[in-house]
Amino acid sequence: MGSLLKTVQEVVLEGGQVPEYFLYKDGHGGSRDVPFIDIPIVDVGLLATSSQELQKLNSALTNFGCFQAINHGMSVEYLNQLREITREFFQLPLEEKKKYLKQENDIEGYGNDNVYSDQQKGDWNDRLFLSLSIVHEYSEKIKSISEIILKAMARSLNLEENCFVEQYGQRSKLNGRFTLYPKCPRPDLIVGSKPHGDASAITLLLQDQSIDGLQILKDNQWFKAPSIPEALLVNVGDQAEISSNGAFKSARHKVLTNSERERISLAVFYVPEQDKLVGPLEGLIDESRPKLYTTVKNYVNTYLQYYHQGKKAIEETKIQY
Ligand SMILES: O=C(O)CCC(=O)C(=O)O
Ligand SMILES: [Fe+2]
Repeated sequence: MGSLLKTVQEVVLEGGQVPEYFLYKDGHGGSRDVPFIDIPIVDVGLLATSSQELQKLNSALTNFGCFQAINHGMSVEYLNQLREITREFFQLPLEEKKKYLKQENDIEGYGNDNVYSDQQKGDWNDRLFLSLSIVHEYSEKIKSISEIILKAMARSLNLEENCFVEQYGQRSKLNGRFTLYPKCPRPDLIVGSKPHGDASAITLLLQDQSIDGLQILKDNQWFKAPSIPEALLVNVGDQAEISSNGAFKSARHKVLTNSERERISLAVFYVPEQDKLVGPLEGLIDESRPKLYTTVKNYVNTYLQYYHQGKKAIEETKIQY
């Protein structure tokens, strides 16, 4: 396995032709000309007490695989600071950023994707992928919000509230991914992020407050995901789809590029503890609904290889009857 793609910021600085590996065939960059979708808004502060809010959560995760989380205890000013930190990192001189350059086959650090095959297309973004210990306060808050959400998810399925958190383990991890999508010369041919579902259990995404780009697949159609400045977009990842025995759907999503403006995002992935077995929860398996997924371990590792081939790792875990 292979080398590392040049950062998009370097490609832009050097000017000239965009390297071939970013370019898809005509129209593949995706269409901006799709409608917005009203992703349900869930009040996190009400999840512990309101059965109506719990029902809203359940319905969002069942039908959309995602929801916009509001009233999570973080002010919009605070979220804007995080957006600013993200932007500032990418504005550092290249030499400075290269001190944090990710090593081949590593996932932490500054840089573009690993190359797994010479057919692989590059995504038009640079990422800083690191443990959130650096943004300590944010990680603490996200951890408690994630737990509130995971407990509510369990209760919304009439399960004991700790089912998900216990399956994922005490030492489950939060990984932060700071992404810059630089202005792109050919949005019609170049993709910001390939279509994918996340490998996490759940993901809490802070979107750029002023520019859209994220699209969500629903009923086989792409829709723009609105960016609400004070909201976190929470989506089901593959592992919560597996634990919920398919009750909740891992949201397929992608990011388009833009020729006018750059865009940033900060995704936090809630990832089960290493070596923990993740499989459909007992309470969700019965005669009418058999076990639909195999039990997985360290799912993120296998996932990455599928992702870069444009394949869905979750399909491999499905049990055929
Ligand atoms: O930039 C975004 O809005 C989405 C990023 C994303 O899907 C990811 O990092 O997995
Ligand atoms: Fe994602």
